[in-house]
Amino acid sequence: MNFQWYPGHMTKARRQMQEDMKLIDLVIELVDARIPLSSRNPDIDELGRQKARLILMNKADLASEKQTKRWSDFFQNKGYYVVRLDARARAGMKDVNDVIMEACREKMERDRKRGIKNRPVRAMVVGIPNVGKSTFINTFAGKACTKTGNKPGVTKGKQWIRLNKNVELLDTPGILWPRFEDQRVGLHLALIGSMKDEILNIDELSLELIKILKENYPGILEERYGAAETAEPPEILMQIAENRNCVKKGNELDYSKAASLTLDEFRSGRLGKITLEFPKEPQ
Ligand SMILES: Nc1nc2c(ncn2[C@@H]2O[C@H](COP(=O)(O)OP(=O)(O)OP(=O)(O)O)[C@@H](O)[C@H]2O)c(=O)[nH]1
Repeated sequence: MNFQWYPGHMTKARRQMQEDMKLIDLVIELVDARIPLSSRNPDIDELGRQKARLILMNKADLASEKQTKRWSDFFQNKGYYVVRLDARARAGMKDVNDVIMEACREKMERDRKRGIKNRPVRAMVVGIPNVGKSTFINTFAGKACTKTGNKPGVTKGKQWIRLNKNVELLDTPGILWPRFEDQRVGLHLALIGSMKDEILNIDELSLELIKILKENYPGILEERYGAAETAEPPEILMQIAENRNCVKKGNELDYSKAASLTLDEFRSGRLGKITLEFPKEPQ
């Protein structure tokens, strides 16, 4: 039997977003620049049709610059406005503002022709849990008007935040759920740390990471861990355990420790700027 597990709170959140969509002109969708496809839910295309669309490639500080550029082109070719971003820094916010104004110009022009003056453009932030929605709203609005945290689901309350005389932002972001049913999506979300590690097999996860690194980022495992990249992932993990002195009592190699270390270093960016997904066009 093939059925979809879709708990009540997700259905409720989706319905809420459907309602909120009626109030807005522009959808600001955050994706994780390291996994631009897995961190999206295609439902948003249905929910946000006929709205101006902006994709913020967030956590770009952790992603490969080359791949972020390729993804930006990919999304732009599909008709989205795109800005790369580190939501914690104020630096990229001017670009966001400029693009919001550009995305809304058409609507303001339409209003003007109809004799409606100075009606602010209304926008809403959407994205999957932990993608940086609250951080973005806080930084962009310039004050702590929504709670942020690194646990999914901390965002509560609802009101409009006036960003400037032209733009208002709904303070409550819309939450979409990723497509768990796709295994690759689950894997990539787990790799970036968007799932509880307790329910994951860390050793397996690190082997998947090593495989992606070996195939797409030649030199990185050798440089950081002194591992021979011609080896298979389990052998590489063993070399990491050896070279990083991951041992248990009795001097036995501790693979789980090496696995956690590798994942931590990837997630924190210490391993470098790494994107896990690539657009289909040639590199
Ligand atoms: N490196 C990096 N970390 C970020 C960035 N934006 C947000 N974060 C971190 O990501 C974590 C999640 O950010 P939140 O703003 O709470 O994410 P959210 O989408 O509101 O999460 P929910 O409330 O679960 O829906 C926090 O630890 C942030 O500090 C970014 O651009 N770069």
